[in-house]
Amino acid sequence: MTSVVPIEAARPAAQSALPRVGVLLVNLGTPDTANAQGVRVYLKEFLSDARVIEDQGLIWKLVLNGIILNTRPRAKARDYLKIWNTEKNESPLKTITRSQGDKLAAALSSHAHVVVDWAMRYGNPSIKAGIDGLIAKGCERILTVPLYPQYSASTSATVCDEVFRVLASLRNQPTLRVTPPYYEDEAYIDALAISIETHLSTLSFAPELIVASFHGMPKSYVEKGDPYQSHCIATTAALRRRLGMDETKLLLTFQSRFGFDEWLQPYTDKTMERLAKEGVRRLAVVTPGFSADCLETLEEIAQENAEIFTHNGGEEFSAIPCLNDSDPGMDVIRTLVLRELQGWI
Ligand SMILES: C=CC1=C(C)c2cc3[nH]c(cc4nc(cc5[nH]c(cc1n2)c(C)c5CCC(=O)O)C(CCC(=O)O)=C4C)c(C)c3C=C
Ligand SMILES: [Fe+2]
Ligand SMILES: [Fe+2]
Repeated sequence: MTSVVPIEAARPAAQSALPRVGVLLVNLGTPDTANAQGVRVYLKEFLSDARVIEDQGLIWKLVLNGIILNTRPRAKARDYLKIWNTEKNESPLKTITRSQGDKLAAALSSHAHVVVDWAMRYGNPSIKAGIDGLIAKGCERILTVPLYPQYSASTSATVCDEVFRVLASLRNQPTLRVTPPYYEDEAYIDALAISIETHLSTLSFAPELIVASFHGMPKSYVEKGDPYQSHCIATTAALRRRLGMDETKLLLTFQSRFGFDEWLQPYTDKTMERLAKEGVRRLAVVTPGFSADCLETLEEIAQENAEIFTHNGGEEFSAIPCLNDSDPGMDVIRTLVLRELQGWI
């Protein structure tokens, strides 16, 4: 007679009560090295994604391979070098995302069957390595956490695409959950407000106004139905309410324009120039759409846009750090993850 081993008995003792759960934090990605070759590899993967550049036709392929990948990597490598974490020899985005993973793991340590890891959508550590690692540790369930407060197809959806691609090759798939966008979640708005107030209290000047600068995207993507712009507007409106500021004191702008198409407006760089020319002398910029400081905040905002502002007559400029692995920042990630793990822990 064949003996049937109960499923519970097949699992290691410590897991017997609940199936093991993996939590995978995912951010955008970044080059492995701050040189032209590293940036080229990264940009090729990134800009070949049809969620990022939707028209991947022959003209784009010629432009990408013939022009962009021959010119941009050298220029961007210089920018990456300005912000590079030389101690760890990696970009700040990687250092901060790892720390967010470590701190989340510590916060969830009372749940012995939960394993936390982190990954990058482009570059390393890859989503495939993250999922393979969690499965190897016995995770039967995986919660994917795209670290984007505002949803966009070019960020959140492409994380899911990649997760599904990895799962597509598996016979025995883990059960999957994905955290939703959290653009007006109370924990997130509270954390932003606390981090802004804390930072302002350290400054030797009082900003006349604050600019909330979000990563931009082509206007056509929004016209085709991407909710990203409306999520940025909702975040800014909630933050205004929380801070008691109106739209003249907390402005909304979009940065990081790429290519020749029209992107979401108002543009951050043009706004810096306009405000300085109109007589604003003291300014702070917050970047609520980035959950970790990266090239777009540390170089583009804190250096390039600071320079645009002062060059046009501004006097004091301060870039407010992203939520990163700060206590308020970790409160947001922990709240989000615990909410979505309900029933699994
Ligand atoms: C059409 C191109 C791009 C879209 C759409 C886009 C959306 C988007 N991006 C982020 C977050 C980040 N982007 C970062 C860098 C970056 N973004 C683009 C292009 C688009 N982004 C490029 C080409 C680059 C690389 C740098 C450059 O060559 O200019 C980063 C920083 C990564 C790092 O290494 O530090 C982040 C983060 C969001 C939230 C977003 C949503 C609309
Ligand atoms: Fe981007
Ligand atoms: Fe940029």
